[in-house]
Amino acid sequence: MDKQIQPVTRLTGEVSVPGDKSISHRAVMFGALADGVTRVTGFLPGADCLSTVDCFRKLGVQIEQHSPTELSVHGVGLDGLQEPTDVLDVGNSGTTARLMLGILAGQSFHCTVTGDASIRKRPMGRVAGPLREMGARIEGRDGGRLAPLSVRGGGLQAFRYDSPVASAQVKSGILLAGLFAEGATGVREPEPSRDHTERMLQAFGVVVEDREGYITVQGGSRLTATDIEVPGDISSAAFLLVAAAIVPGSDVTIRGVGLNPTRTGILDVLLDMGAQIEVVNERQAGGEPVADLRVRGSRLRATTVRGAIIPRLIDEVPVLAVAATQAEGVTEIRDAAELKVKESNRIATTANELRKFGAIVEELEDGLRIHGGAQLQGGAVIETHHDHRIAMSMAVAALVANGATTIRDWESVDVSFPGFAELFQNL
Ligand SMILES: O=C(O)C1=C[C@@H](OP(=O)(O)O)[C@@H](O)[C@H](O)C1
Ligand SMILES: C=C(OP(=O)(O)O)C(=O)O
Repeated sequence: MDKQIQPVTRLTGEVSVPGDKSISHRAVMFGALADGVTRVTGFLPGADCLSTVDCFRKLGVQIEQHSPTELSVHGVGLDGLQEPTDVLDVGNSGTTARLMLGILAGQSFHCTVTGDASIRKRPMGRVAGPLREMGARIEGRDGGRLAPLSVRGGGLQAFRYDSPVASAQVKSGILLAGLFAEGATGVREPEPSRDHTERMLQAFGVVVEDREGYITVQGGSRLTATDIEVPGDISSAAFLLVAAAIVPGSDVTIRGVGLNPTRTGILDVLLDMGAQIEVVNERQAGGEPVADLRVRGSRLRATTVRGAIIPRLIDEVPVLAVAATQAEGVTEIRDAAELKVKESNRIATTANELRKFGAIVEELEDGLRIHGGAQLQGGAVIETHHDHRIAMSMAVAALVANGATTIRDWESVDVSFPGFAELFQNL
């Protein structure tokens, strides 16, 4: 479906963003493995999280959906999952694929995991490799690196893994397998990635320790059901933060945004660029810090983003690049080669699609160089490559173009942000 986006004069009002995608996935998965019933509120009813619900139902878990955002997950305990009678289809969701592979590695039954065309190109060897070293049998295309993957797990040995990438999906997949292994399993990463797994496992009563820099869980640790209140997704709020910052005269308040420090790189960078953002009403929800964010239209200046901050804003790079087109000076984003293995190659797609607006963007081996201060041109026809974050980032760019923009395959926004267009309309 094509979507036409018109430029706006300003954005004003108060909104909430949908629930955090990373936390919603984990609430379903950990709830499934727990003893007892886990009640989830603020769940993200995006396509990715619904794929997780679907896969765990196929694994024999009863999941009641009381409303789009409220679930009851009837946990089956650590040894209660059942062999699925059909393929487990993760759709577009890398998080579902990699975390679930960790759980499946601990099951002595057979199953097959697949997904859409994008998932079937994304690297699964980064989690399948270490899981094999723990004892799981995992086979698939390209020497077992690409889905569809066939898994027969069980009989796992504990493991200490030095991950070459800062990836919460790899870390989580291995720690989840570690729950089924004999002994203590630990993961060390080059830079800290998002820590929702560690926080939520602890909320479910599992001891998670840092042992000599390895985040470690003990095999056989049981999960006890708990209620999870999912905060608003800062990765979704990022589109509003950038939109309100670059549209002059805007004044937008976003309520209930999760501010886990492993996720707030986008705030740090926007503040550094001169954005006017106030953090108010700070509180805790579901073991995660939450606050309201008030953002006003501001003059932005260029910046350099590299190093340890990258995992803290990895999904926000495309929309950060949009902000950089409106900033004074040249912005450089480096150390972000991971972007090449997301739903699309986000270095290439961000550069190519922003150029259609007339922006000057250089594609680098590990990032982007964006020349700011450009008046974006209307009339662009954007290819999203079925990547939700590219669709929404280009929609934000379209707000400051000097004419209408067409965005192809708009439906991909439902992967992480159902209601995106309506929410912007209200502002
Ligand atoms: O663990 C998670 O929930 C996620 C981790 C990140 O991926 P990587 O682990 O591949 O960096 C992120 O890009 C993704 O949107 C969600
Ligand atoms: C990379 C993303 O998700 P996933 O890896 O779960 O597909 C994303 O949402 O930007």
